[in-house]
Amino acid sequence: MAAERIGAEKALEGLPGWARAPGERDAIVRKFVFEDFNAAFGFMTRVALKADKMDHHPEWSNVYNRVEVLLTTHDADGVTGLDVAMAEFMNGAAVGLGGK
Ligand SMILES: C[C@H](O)[C@H](O)[C@H]1CNC2=NC(N)=NC(=O)C2=N1
Repeated sequence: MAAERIGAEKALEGLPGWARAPGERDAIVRKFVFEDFNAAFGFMTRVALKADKMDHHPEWSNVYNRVEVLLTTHDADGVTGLDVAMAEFMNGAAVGLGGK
């Protein structure tokens, strides 16, 4: 059964660094900045392993030391608890790698 949609506003209540995605899509976004590419890709590697375990995958892009992320639950057509869990994991992983 798909996770229940809670919406971006509710999701953002306890998520430092995250914002509503611009436009009509019910999604949340954050830009992470690291010291260098090594740290950024280390972050992406940790998140990728977590995403595979959760079967919940980010939309993201990387340029050198920056990682831009958009989270939404495609099956629910909006933001769910899975996105909150992933955002919290990303925040923790970023801190561990000196990201901001
Ligand atoms: C079949 C598979 O479980 C689904 O397609 C999963 C995969 N990863 C996913 N990731 C995200 N972000 N949203 C989903 O709805 C989703 N669904």
